[in-house]
Amino acid sequence: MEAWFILLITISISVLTKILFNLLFSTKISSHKLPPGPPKFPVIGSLLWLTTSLYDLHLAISSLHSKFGPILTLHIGSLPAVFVADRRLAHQALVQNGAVFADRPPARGIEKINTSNQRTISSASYGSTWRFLRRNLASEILHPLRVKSYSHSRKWVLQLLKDRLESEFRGSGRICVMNHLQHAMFCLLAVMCLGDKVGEDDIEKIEVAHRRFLSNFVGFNIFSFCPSVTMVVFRNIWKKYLQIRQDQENTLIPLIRARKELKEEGLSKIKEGEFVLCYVDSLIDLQLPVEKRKLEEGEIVSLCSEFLSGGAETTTTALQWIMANLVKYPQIQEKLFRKIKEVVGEGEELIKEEDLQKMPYLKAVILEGLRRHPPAHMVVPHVVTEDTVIDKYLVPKNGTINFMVAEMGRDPKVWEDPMEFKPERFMSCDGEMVDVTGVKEIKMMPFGSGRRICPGYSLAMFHLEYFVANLVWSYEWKKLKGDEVDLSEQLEFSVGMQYPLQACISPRSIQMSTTSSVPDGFIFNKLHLS
Ligand code: HEM
Repeated sequence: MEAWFILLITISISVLTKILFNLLFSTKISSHKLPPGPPKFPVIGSLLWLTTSLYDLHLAISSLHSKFGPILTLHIGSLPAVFVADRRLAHQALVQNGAVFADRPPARGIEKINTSNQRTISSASYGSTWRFLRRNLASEILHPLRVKSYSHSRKWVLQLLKDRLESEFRGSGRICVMNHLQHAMFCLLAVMCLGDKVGEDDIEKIEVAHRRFLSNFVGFNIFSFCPSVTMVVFRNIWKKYLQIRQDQENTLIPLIRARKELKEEGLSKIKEGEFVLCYVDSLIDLQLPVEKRKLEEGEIVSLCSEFLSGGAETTTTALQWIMANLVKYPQIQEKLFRKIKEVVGEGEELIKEEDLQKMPYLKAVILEGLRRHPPAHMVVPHVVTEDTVIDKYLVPKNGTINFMVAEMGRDPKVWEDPMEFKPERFMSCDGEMVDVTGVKEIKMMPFGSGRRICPGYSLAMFHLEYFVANLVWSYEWKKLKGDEVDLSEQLEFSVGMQYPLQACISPRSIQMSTTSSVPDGFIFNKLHLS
């Protein structure tokens, strides 16, 4: 037979197969319905959802899941929003069908300004700009060798934290733990972002502007709906937002320029080996691949703001939850201290960073904290790039889909006594199999999973291990007399403690120098070191 004839037959068969497949496939998809959900009331429904606080929205969706099952639809805005509470469906979508589920919704209202028109990693559409910005963060800043180069900053921040804890405790006999954790973590991320030449005064200014934005974050949600109308109706809130953004720019831009100058002129003045690259340095010379231009200052501000909130806020929230559980359950704290002591030499004031990986119980405590109290109860909304079917339901092209992180970590079918704080569950053979990235299977997903998984997850785990280990190594943590640690939740930027942790500390070795000003009724004991 002639070669051209065989070729023609082969092409015809493959074209026909493709047409038949498409026909079958599209019939299959169009015959599927949206996941079930409450009735649709277009405008009023959307407004009701958008004016509900985000935490109440989480609670409402959780209770709707018990009525409609693990996948449901809400009509918020013009397109349906699907919510998934089942870990297997999450794996099917995010890992097995990763590319289809990796897009983000178009930015609206304040999101447009906040993200410089979707030029931040978390907001960018799935495509070359996203890939480029994400790769820059991962390879320039989150790479293990770079993370190691910030070791002296971590030491500085740990000392700052200990000084502040001790000073408050001496003054009032109690510590509002969260304020200090927040400041310490913010300082550390600010140094990683803006360089180690940035002073504490500048950090405080950035922190004030940043915290004003975060504390109004939930209220600004209203501008996601019909921004052109809501911006006029709620113009005072809109003006407040613009002022906050302006303050952020006013504090960050001079520091970005200073870094630019240092790079252009001052590098030669710095002794070799003393220069530590920061996130801003990596952004200054970056050329956007599609637009073929450098980033504007406003875009760098947005990326810094994402880095500071993504990196500091969530980690601090997780840190507070873990410390709260260690105060509430002294036997777990005691066991953790004993396990640390098996690795760290007696009399060592600080735990060596390389020793952290020799402490499996520490890791179990951190994982249990993230399972039981994930700082994000849902991920950032994803958008589906084509009509897709999961669990026999249609997820339509351009519809948003979200995943119920907290419900998966507390699913009684997967976790025994899910509301208990039991780090031991991660020490069993089974527990060691838990992979926080969910590549093989999802059991918990505090950092999301698939292509949009949090790029900072190993940095976050490392920071949590570093601070928890050192705080427990330095002090015995106790609840206030007559007080109970209340684990109720509250949503701001992340889901934190409604009643922030208050505690007493007692040094485990001679680290608090003066004992004369110790509050009455509290014994400074040198614990466990004999
Ligand atoms: C305990 C700490 C942290 C938690 C619980 C956390 C959690 C998350 C979650 C749930 C997402 C959304 C994933 C999705 O949409 O599917 C996310 C995204 C992200 N996180 Fe984190 N995160 C933490 C720390 C960090 C740190 C330390 C950084 C950077 C320094 C960071 C940077 C980001 C960025 C840039 C994204 C957007 C990723 C993308 O859209 O491609 N996060 N994080």
